[in-house]
Amino acid sequence: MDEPKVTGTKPRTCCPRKSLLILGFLFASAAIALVAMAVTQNKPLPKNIKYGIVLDAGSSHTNLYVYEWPAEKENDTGVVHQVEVCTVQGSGISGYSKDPDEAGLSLQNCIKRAQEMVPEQQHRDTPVYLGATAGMRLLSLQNRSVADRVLSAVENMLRSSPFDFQGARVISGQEEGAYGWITINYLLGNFKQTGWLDFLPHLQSSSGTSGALDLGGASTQITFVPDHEPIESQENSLHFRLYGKSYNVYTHSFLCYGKDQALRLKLAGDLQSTQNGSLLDPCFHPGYFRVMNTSDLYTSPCTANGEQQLPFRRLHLQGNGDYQVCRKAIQKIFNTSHCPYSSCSFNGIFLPPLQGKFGAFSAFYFVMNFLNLTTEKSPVPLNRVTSTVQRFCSRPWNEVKAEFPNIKEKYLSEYCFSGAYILSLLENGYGFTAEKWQNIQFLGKIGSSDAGWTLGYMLNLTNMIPAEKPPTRPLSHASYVGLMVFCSLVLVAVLLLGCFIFHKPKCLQKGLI
Ligand SMILES: Nc1ncnc2c1ncn2[C@@H]1O[C@H](COP(=O)(O)OP(=O)(O)O)[C@@H](O)[C@H]1O
Ligand SMILES: [Ca+2]
Repeated sequence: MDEPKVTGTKPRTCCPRKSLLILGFLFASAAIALVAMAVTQNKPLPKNIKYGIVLDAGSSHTNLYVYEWPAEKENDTGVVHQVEVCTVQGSGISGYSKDPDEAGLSLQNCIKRAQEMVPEQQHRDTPVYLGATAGMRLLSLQNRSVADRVLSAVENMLRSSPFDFQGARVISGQEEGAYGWITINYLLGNFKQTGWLDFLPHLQSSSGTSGALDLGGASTQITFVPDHEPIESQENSLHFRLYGKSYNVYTHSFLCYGKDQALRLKLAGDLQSTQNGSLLDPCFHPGYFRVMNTSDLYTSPCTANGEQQLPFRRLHLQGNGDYQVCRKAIQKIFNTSHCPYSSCSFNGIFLPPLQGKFGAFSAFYFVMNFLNLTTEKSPVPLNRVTSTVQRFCSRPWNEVKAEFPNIKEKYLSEYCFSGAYILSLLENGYGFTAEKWQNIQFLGKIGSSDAGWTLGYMLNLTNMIPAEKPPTRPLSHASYVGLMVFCSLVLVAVLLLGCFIFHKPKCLQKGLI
């Protein structure tokens, strides 16, 4: 018998296995190509950096700041940062009234430093600005022509530098307050309105900004956005439109209430009650002794009104480190007897209710930092700050001097007065209660940039802060490409999986493998 023939086709060789391999290979190659393309395309381009220079001609000294930012991101918020600060040796420019040309020469070293920081081919395109603050405001009040001569000396020096000179002027107290407020909010990223909060504005605090407290040697500024309160005096009211949002800002600059002039005001007041020129001063350490010419005390327009024929020419000051008495003596320089508004700070100056968080910088920070009151994460409570200052004031001068041999004697001897003055100004002057005190953060730097008015000044003069929010795409280019690659991969994977499930090659079917 014939054996039954095996009919039908030969069992299929596993050809889909080959196709699968090819498909797999193509898939892997495509995936690698996609990722490689995305990475290559998004590699950061060589940076096109721009620079700007601002000189802060303060009452006590001048600082030169160099800022840099990526050219293509000029209008973004938070992109400009400080790369250098150079402290000019000697006094502030207002201290050169006897020899104005020297004021210009004093800047030379720091200009050289800036030349090293900025690449030579960019010197011509780098703007340089000089803003003078309260020291020059006082000198202008005292002698306008001398102040003009000092300003033209620094102007000539800056014009002869290789940079693009954009002006040297005395800025107003209002500007100083406003630019300090812009600086810290720019650096803290408070003008940034990205993310979901854009669509849920009721979840943001009313202004989303921090107030600014600046303490200099000759003036002090307070600036913040009050909560829906009308700003009752025009000279304290500013309006800004930044990145598409409007801000009604309160600001005031107290000329003569920087810590150096405030000390003069206090001493000039104390002198009225001395007969022989010796003064027991509670704001200096026990054992501290200083001799001053009374005429020096009255050279400033802050104290000129009190000038009188005194029967002595020298003041012999002796410390006794009594914090409570010191606070009482300081209190006398704040006049709280009249207020033509619904509420005032002092000297009849309008102050709306304090609102939100505050960043306190410049001498507010230097003094608090010296007293070790800025190192903790959360603000140190007011009662602890008070007891720290009290304890520090009561320490004998020779003990303090021995503990801090490297700190300039002028600073060291005045930290007791300065600590007490800061507490008087914030607590009694502005009305920071123990509860509100917790909203103050003492700031030296934010990131790499010093907190102060200079950055805000430059951002404003270079038009780097747009009034309206620049139109932006929802995703950055890199995120867009990444997401596109990811979605393409998911789509391909789903397609392959679909093919695989619905057209399962026979060789993979059960029993054929
Ligand atoms: N390390 C420091 N410790 C204490 N005080 C300092 C320190 N550095 C600067 N200061 C003080 O900070 C103040 C800065 O004021 P400044 O900017 O020169 O004046 P203004 O802003 O009033 O024109 C001055 O009183 C200066 O003595
Ligand atoms: Ca200053």
